[in-house]
Amino acid sequence: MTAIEVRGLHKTYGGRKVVDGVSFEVGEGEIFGILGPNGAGKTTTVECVEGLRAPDEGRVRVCGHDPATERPELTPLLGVQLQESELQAKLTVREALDLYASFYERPADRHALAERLGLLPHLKTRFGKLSGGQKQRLFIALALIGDPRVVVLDELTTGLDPRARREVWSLVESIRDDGVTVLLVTHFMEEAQRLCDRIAVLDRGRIAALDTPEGLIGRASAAKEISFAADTPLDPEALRALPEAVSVTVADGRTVVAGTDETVGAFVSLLARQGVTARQLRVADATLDDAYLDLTGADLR
Ligand SMILES: Nc1ncnc2c1ncn2[C@@H]1O[C@H](COP(=O)(O)OP(=O)(O)OP(=O)(O)O)[C@@H](O)[C@H]1O
Repeated sequence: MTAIEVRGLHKTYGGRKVVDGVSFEVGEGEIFGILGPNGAGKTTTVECVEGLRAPDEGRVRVCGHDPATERPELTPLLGVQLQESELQAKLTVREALDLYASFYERPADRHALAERLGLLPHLKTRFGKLSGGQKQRLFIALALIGDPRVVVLDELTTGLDPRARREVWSLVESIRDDGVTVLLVTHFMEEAQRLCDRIAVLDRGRIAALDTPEGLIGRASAAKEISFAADTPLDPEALRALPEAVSVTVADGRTVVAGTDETVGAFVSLLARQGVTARQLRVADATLDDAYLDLTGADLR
C-alpha cells in the first residue's frame, strides 16, 4: 500500500520556484530518503507532506488523507520531527513526553517508548541539560508518541558524533521493523546509503534521480577507482587508453584511474606487460557520494 503520494508538487516563493514538479510515492514500511544540496527544496517538500505548508499546485496524500485539508484525520497517523527543534530548557524528559502524549487520543505507551529510546535514566533531566544525542532521541520519541503509521525525520543526526549517529540509525531501523513508514531528509551519504530503501535526489526543486542506493551508485560515471604509486612512472596516455577509463589524475606520486571492472582488468595486464610494480595498489567501488556528485555537481562532504 502507498503511505505517501506526492504528484506534481509546485511551490513558489516571491516568484522563485523552489519546488518544481516533484513526484514520488513511498510504500508502507519503507525508509525513503530525500537528499540534496542546501536550498534544493527538501524541507519545503516534506513540510507540504506534513501539512505545514500548502502547495501551490499538486497532489499530496498521506495514508490517503490530504495534509492541507484533513489535519484532524492525519494527526494520529503522522509523526513529525522538526528540523532544529527546541523545547523549553526547563521541561524534563518526562514532562515533555506527558505533554506531547496529551495531544493524542491514543498515545503510545510512554514507559515502553522511553525504554526503547534509552531515555528511562533521563526522565527527570531537564531538556537544557541533555546531550545532543539524548535530545535527538527525545525528538524521535516525541515523533512516535502518537503511535503513528508514518514518521518524518528532517536532518535527524546533524551535529551528532559518529557513535550517537549510529545509535540513532539503529533506532530508525527498529522503527521501520515495526512497520512504520519513514520519510528521512538527510545531508549524510553514509546515512542515506545505510538506512534508505530508496532515495530521491532533489536538485534545484526537481528530482534528479530516484532509485535504491545501489541503483544510484550504479549511475556513477566511474564504478571503480584504481589508485597506486609506481617506481617507474606509467605513461598517462596508455592509462587514458584503457577501456572505459573515465579519468586519470596524478598527484603527490599517486596515480588515480577512474573506470569500470573492465578498466581494472586491462590495468593489471598493462602492469604485467610493462613490468611495472604498483605499490599501495587500491581498487575502490564507487560510493553514493560519487553518484551524488555526478547527479548534482554539488559536494555535501
Ligand atoms: N518561507 C519562505 N519564504 C521565502 N523563501 C523560502 C521560504 N522557505 C524556504 N525558502 C527558500 O526556498 C528554497 C528551498 O528551501 P528549503 O528549506 O526547502 O531547502 P532545503 O533543501 O531543505 O535546504 P537545506 O538543506 O538548506 O535545509 C531556499 O532557497 C529557501 O531560502
